[in-house]
Amino acid sequence: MNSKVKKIALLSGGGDCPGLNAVIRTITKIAIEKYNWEVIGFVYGYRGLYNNNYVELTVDKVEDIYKEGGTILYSSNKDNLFDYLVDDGNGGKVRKDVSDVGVENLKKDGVDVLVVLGGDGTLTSARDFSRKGVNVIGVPKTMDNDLTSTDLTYGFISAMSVGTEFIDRLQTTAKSHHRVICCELMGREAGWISLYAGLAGNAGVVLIPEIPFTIENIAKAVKKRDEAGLPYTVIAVAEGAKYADGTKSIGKIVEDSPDPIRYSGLAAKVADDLEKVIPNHEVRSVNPGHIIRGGDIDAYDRILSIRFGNKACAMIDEGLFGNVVSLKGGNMEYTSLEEVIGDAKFGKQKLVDPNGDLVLAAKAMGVSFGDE
Ligand SMILES: Nc1ncnc2c1ncn2[C@@H]1O[C@H](COP(=O)(O)OP(=O)(O)OP(=O)(O)O)[C@@H](O)[C@H]1O
Ligand SMILES: O=P(O)(O)OC[C@H]1O[C@](O)(CO)[C@@H](O)[C@@H]1O
Ligand SMILES: [Mg+2]
Repeated sequence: MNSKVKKIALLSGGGDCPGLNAVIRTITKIAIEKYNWEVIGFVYGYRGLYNNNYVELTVDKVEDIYKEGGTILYSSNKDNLFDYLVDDGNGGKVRKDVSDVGVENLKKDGVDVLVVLGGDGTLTSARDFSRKGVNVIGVPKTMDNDLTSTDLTYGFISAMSVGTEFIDRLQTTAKSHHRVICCELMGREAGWISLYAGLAGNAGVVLIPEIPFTIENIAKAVKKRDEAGLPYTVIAVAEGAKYADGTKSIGKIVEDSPDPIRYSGLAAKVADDLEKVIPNHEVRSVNPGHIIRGGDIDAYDRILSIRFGNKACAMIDEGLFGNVVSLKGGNMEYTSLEEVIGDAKFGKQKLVDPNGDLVLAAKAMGVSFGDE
């Protein structure tokens, strides 16, 4: 053991996903049992850091959360301490950089290292705290799998598995009624969940943000399946996919979120538009929404959570601050926050390559992406 670290603090930010609790558990257990570090957790993400609202983490508190989805530290996808809504003193609100309050709270609490569990948004703030001199370690989470520099994020496999089950279940009912059923899956600007769940569940059409589509091309794919003796089609629709003319389906604008767009409703729109051009089929849609990120942690994500948490502890011990744990080619490594996030206001995103092997394999097997 190398470090002079005595106390570490964890926080989770962004949308919850299965795996957060298992990482919190791994880090807490290893920190206490191997390194003898004290562990606290700020609650509700960066808001907890601002309000100095934290809980002590002990082995007995985390022992049973190895498979529990969500996060016992709670989470927020709104609070950016570098651009925070505070009272203006006249009954209104004003945006202010209050990050110094977070830095002061860490000093006051005697925290040597801040471990941040989050996606591109949460890690953007982590980069900025690192630039202010805070010892930060990032542990990349997101069911969207859209983070650069790591092959996988925990949460993705669990969400993708639930998405696959949805598509599987839709297959039997679509087949029985010769229907076309569009199933919307989360993922923001990235198509990973829809691509993987769609292909794992044998969807005939997969619509992802990286490959714009037309209704005419989808209709062509449905007709081709009809002619091949498959008069039913399940369509995996990524919430952030777009028509070739750029049309997207925005469900909600969350004004006080740094990334305010929430996609929703695309599967319903595609179903409506498609039914007009294929009157021989009833076209339906479902949107499981947050269901795919709720529930238990998949077995593989439990293992990833042990590997990510263990690597985070080793990095703390070695003083490798300003870095994010990364899984690369099967090995646990690390990448600098500056590289993972880049210099942008919003972090870089890892998107599906429209010419990548999986898309090309799917096309070779007759799956349509609505682009041809
Ligand atoms: N550009 C940014 N600069 C600083 N902080 C940010 C930025 N974008 C988001 N954040 C902060 O990061 C946290 C979560 O952001 P976001 O909603 O982007 O989730 P995420 O961490 O990317 O996870 P996921 O995408 O899986 O939900 C919030 O506290 C938010 O205020
Ligand atoms: O929890 P909210 O605010 O509805 O955010 C939903 C978004 O969060 C994610 O679940 C994770 O980033 C996205 O796939 C989805 O678009
Ligand atoms: Mg994100």
